[in-house]
Amino acid sequence: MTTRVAVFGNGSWGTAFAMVLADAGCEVSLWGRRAALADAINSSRTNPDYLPGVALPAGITATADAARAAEGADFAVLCIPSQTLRENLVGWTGLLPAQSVIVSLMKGVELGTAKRMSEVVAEVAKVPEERVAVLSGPNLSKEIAARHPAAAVVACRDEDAAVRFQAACHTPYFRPYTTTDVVGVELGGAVKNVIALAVGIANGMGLGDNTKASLITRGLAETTRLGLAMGADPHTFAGLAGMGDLVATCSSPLSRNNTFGMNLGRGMTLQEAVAATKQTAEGVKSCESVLDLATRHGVEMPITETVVSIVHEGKPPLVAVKELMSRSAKPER
Ligand SMILES: NC(=O)c1ccc[n+]([C@@H]2O[C@H](COP(=O)([O-])OP(=O)(O)OC[C@H]3O[C@@H](n4cnc5c(N)ncnc54)[C@H](O)[C@@H]3O)[C@@H](O)[C@H]2O)c1
Ligand SMILES: O=P(O)(O)OC[C@H](O)CO
Repeated sequence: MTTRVAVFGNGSWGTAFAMVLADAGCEVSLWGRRAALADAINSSRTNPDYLPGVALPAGITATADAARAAEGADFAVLCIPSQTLRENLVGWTGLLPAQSVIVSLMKGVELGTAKRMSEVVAEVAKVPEERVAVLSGPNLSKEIAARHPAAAVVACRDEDAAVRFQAACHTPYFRPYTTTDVVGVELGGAVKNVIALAVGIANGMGLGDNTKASLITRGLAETTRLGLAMGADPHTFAGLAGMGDLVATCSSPLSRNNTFGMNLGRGMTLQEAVAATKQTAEGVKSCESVLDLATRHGVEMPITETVVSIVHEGKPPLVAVKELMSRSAKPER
């Protein structure tokens, strides 16, 4: 029987991932809030706003009707900005079939509650954690839409559910692995956006590859520290959702977080950088909720703290870098 998937969010990643699912043989319903864009997708067989020029496979049908998208879905894939999940999900939960697995593609932490996306899903949709999965990894949407080979991780407390979703999105160019470490996979995805902002800022300031490598390495150290405090498996951070995504995002000009940081490092104000960004740069908001999470768990995250001070407190990058470098000397851990 054909697997039916509802993808909620027709932005760049929702659309590129819908292509993966359709290429893997699924019947995909792609929801977006604007009827005009859904119509344009169906008539032009492209997504002119988010993936212009990319031909969409026949297995994708766009709609602005959430009930229609959810009908008979084996999987509901969520791909909207993290801070808008709660308000949207309230309207969708009654529409989803009782046994469908809900999969988050989002890489953020909720402001105010410091909850991971899968926690928000379980709470709002009132489903057990075994029915909530997460997919993450080095997956820049434009490269996936070009069908360049890439890998990812599907995390779910219920290993069978992870394996079923793995099969639903496995193609010759997209290789998903499975794990039960939901916490580690979600933290890897959310914190790498914050570190990508830091690397972007450094690049924008004209700093070099040593700085970039130091930020990536120490960024991974602080992500792992938080993960350990939250019960994650430390091996996850050496994997696709940890090191893999960190390297891709911190190296690529396609990354919105990296580019946002670069604009700040070149001297733009927060307002100017926001105005220059067309799509979602999750780290801009999630740096604060990640720091909140770290504080709640008594974990030190100096790079994240520095990013918050530059992005939200207006600290000049040069001053922030000096402060970061003048912290007391310590062993490498
Ligand atoms: N783009 C990527 O390469 C990529 C890869 C992996 C994960 N992600 C993650 O996927 C998530 C979505 O990112 P994206 O790249 O698709 O973003 P995007 O900016 O390209 O698209 C966002 C989508 O959400 C919709 N949206 C915005 N505000 C909304 C609201 N209030 N209610 C409902 N819909 C709303 C937009 O209309 C659009 O369809 C983020 O958490 C991001 O970190 C992105
Ligand atoms: O464009 P970014 O910075 O949101 O990064 C996109 C993906 O998360 C890379 O895996």
